[in-house]
This record gives sequence, C-alpha cells and structure tokens, in this order.
Amino acid sequence: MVKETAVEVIDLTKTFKGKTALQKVSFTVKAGEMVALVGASGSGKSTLLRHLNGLERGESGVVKVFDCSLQSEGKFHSKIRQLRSNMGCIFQQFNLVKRLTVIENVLVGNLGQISLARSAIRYFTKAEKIQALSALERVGILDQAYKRASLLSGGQQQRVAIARCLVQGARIILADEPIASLDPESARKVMELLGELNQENGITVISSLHQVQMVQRYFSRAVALKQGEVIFDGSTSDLNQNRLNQLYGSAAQELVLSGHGE
Ligand SMILES: Nc1ncnc2c1ncn2[C@@H]1O[C@H](COP(=O)(O)OP(=O)(O)OP(=O)(O)O)[C@@H](O)[C@H]1O
Repeated sequence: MVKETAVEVIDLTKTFKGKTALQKVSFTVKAGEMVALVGASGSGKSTLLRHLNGLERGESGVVKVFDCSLQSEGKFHSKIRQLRSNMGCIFQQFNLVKRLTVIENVLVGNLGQISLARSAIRYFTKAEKIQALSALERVGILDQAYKRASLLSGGQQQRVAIARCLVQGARIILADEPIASLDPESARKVMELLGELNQENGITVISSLHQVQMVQRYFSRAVALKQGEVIFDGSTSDLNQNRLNQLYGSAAQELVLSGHGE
C-alpha cells in the first residue's frame, strides 16, 4: 500500500532582512515516518519547522500537509487553522503555562475544538478530562495530573507537552530541539516516547536535533541543512564522521560533541 504524504515542501525560500534562512528547500515526509532535521546552529531548522506549521510565511515555495496546501508562494491557505489542527508542536522550553496544573495544560490541546466561551473559563467536560488523563497515562505521568506544571522536572514537562499533542489529535508532531534542555536520562525517555508514538500510534514525527549520536539512535532518516539549504536527505547510517566532515567541515564538531553525548 502506498502511504499518504504527511508533509511536502517544494522550493521553500525565506529571507530575513535580505539574509537567506531557507533556500529552495524541498523534501517529502510520508505518513508514519520519523525524520530528523540536522544542522549546525543557524542552519535553518527552527525556521523550517515554523514554516511547516504556518507560524512563518515563506517568500516563495509551497508547504502541503496531507496533500492540502498550507502555504503557497507567500500566502497562507484560508483553511490553515484546520490544517494546523493535524500538527502538534513541542519545543526546547516545553511552552507550558507554568501556573496551571498538568491536566489543564493537557486540556489546552483541545482548545481548537471547543468554543471560545468555554475556553475562556477553562470549562472542560468529564469526557475531555478522561481523555486528558488517558493521554497522561500514555506518556507515563498520570500521577502528576493535578500538580502545578512548574513543579515538574524538565523531562516530565516535555511529556506534558506531548500529552497535549495527543489530546489535540495530532497526526504529526513537529519537535524543535525537544531534548536540548534535558539531562541524558530524561532525553532518552522523551526520545523513546516519541519513537513509541511513531511506531504504535502511527504519528509522523519531524524533529530538529543538534546531536548526531541521538539522531542515529532514534531516526532512520535525516534531512540535513546548511545555511538554509538541504545538503543531505537519506539514511542516518550514512551520517558517519567522514560524511559529516564532508558536509560541514569543522562545524561537524558541533554536531558530534554538543548536547547529550554518551
Ligand atoms: N525572526 C528572525 N529574524 C531575523 N533572522 C532570523 C529570524 N529567525 C531566524 N533568523 C535567522 O535565520 C537563520 C536560521 O535560523 P534558525 O533559528 O532557523 O536556525 P537553527 O538551525 O534552528 O539554529 P539553532 O540550532 O541555533 O536553533 C539564522 O541566520 C537566524 O539568525
């Protein structure tokens, strides 16, 4: 069976004040794939992810989500909100509302589907709460549901953010350096969780990661960027030291040694 295309990027170009951040970037991610975005600092990984979920608009090129155009030649599609509901985002700094409880943070994943009035007073139905608790169980932190988010460890907070994606019903998770602020053990657990959600729930995962060892451990495919251009798209087993040196020269050190080396 031919798998549907989750994300398609065609010739996406973006400049900030005349400086190129993305240069004719093209690649396709099939539904159910788990793809790493690799590259040295400033290579364009975050900018690319922000274009995939419509937080940023390119000058030219196309981004399609499940075969629907999300943005094309600098214009967002009128149904962008609907398309974005397919995508959950997680970030290096977790982006939780620290003063709210864990379960309230997870329920926020539902806000796109409930009325403005209900979201303003944060009223959630019993069924929604059960769904949120089930998501927290799935990510292994059900026992933390009624704690303030600020009291959780970094690894636990990232799992709350992942549970929020599950409640949102995301079919794609876009992760921007999801383990960069975590200790090695928490980083491993978060990566394993993303791997499980990919394998068991069929969720497509596209994640930027700084460190090539982690990329090789958890991903079979990588798209590598340099100065906003795709310079490699293939099997992570081919991203050995020699290849990295060829691609990045001395900047390859940053990818091998930084982050959570083991
Ligand atoms: N809002 C912005 N305004 C101006 N320049 C920007 C903006 N966002 C990104 N850039 C520039 O675009 C380029 C790509 O940045 P980006 O943050 O996407 O890289 P990155 O690969 O994610 O880096 P890092 O690993 O350090 O997060 C950089 O030169 C950066 O300075």
